[in-house]
Amino acid sequence: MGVGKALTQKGSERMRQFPQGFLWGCATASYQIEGSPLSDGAGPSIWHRFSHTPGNVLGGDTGDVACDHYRRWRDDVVLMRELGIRAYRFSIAWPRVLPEGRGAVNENGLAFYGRLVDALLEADIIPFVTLYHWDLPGSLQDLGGWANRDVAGWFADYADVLFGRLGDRVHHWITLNEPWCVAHLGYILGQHAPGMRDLWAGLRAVHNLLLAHGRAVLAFRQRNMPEGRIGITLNFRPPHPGSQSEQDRAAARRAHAYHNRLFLDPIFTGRYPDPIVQWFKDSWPETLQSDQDVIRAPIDFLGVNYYTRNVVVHAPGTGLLHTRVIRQPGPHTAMGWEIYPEGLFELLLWIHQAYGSPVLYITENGAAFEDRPDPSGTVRDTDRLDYLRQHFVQAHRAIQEGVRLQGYFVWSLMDNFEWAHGYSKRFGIVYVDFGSQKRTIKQSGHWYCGVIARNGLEN
Ligand SMILES: CO[C@H](O)c1c[n+]2c([nH]1)[C@H](O)[C@@H](O)[C@H](O)[C@H]2CO
Repeated sequence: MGVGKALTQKGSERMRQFPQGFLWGCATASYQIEGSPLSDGAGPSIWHRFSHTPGNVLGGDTGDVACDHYRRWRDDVVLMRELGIRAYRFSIAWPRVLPEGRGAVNENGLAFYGRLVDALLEADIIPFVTLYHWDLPGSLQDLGGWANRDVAGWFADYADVLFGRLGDRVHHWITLNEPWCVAHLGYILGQHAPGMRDLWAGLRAVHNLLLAHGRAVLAFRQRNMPEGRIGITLNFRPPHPGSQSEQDRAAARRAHAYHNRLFLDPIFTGRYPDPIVQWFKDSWPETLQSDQDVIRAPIDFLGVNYYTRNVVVHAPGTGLLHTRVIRQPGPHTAMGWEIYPEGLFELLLWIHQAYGSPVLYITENGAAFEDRPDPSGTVRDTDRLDYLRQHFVQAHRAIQEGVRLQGYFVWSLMDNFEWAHGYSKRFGIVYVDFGSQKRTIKQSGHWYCGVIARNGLEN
């Protein structure tokens, strides 16, 4: 599509028009919004255990209540309809469906998600289901969790239960959310559940996560659901060298290979990035060629999570990769992440050009800011509105360059449990008063509603 067609002149405004049928949505995750983690037969997840272990989460916060979505889901679907979103990305809690992670199905858990899907379809909202957004059943972690190669079969069996029970109504499936975070934060750094600090386990988790993804894709194909589409969501942080010195450029290449290519390359090329295999040397797991064939089972789309970039310098002996991130001047979010919208365009173009022009969805993009209602109860989060507008402009640029971007999910629908930060960081376009559970659409949410209605951006 030529630029001319996308920048339509409408009255005095210049519009950045998105393609017809572009899926504007919002995203959430089970442990972050649902609450009631053990209700109706659900088993404990590793995040239930991790958040209940003192010292792991700021302020001792847990997901015991969160946004109480497990009980308020009907009202939350009404809220989504008020926002006018066309699609909703949410995750299913594995321990609600299989309390032990494998074996007996908990019909109450399945029924909750079936009711939610039916309500979304009734509201003309397309469900995008993430099969795994970090809440592994605790009983599987007792067997080694993602560091145990058997997890690939356990995950594929869990996924197949859902394909069978919801596949008639859910046609967009995401196997894993950010396997990089699962392995790096959960098994190597210990900042996330299960809180391990074990490079050997973490690198095996990398491989087993990919194997689990591939096994689930193959199980999905076996189901032969022609309307169905399946993909994976990966997180990306485009790294820029802090200087043009060869050392800093090499540091940026290492960060790029570890942060952005570690999962992308095996899925799209069947090979791990050589710099990473060499960097980790004998800590790197033995991998079978037959594994690579499973891992690279073709997917229908790639989910891209983008928030910011990293400016990286060589730092001997520092961290896993002997690199350090240099804070940049200019605006940052409440997470301390630089606001760098151009990075989204750079990222989308790189994936498009380097990995065969896959269908893409931005499955997460958003920002945390210190939101609070004014005396009238209005939440004027102009900084978030501006963050989103700037990033939508970059997404539009990418589409103009031919990137097959087909949807955009803002993180997040509502303020929620931000992992080790607890409830201290608000990403929602809807404000949640966690005391009363009152939801208030923020200024950014009202603005987003207009973007969706116009399917475009006014200048
Ligand atoms: C570190 O940036 C990652 O791409 C990333 C950011 N985020 C995520 N991944 C997770 O998928 C969400 O559950 C978080 O709530 C969200 C906000 O922190």
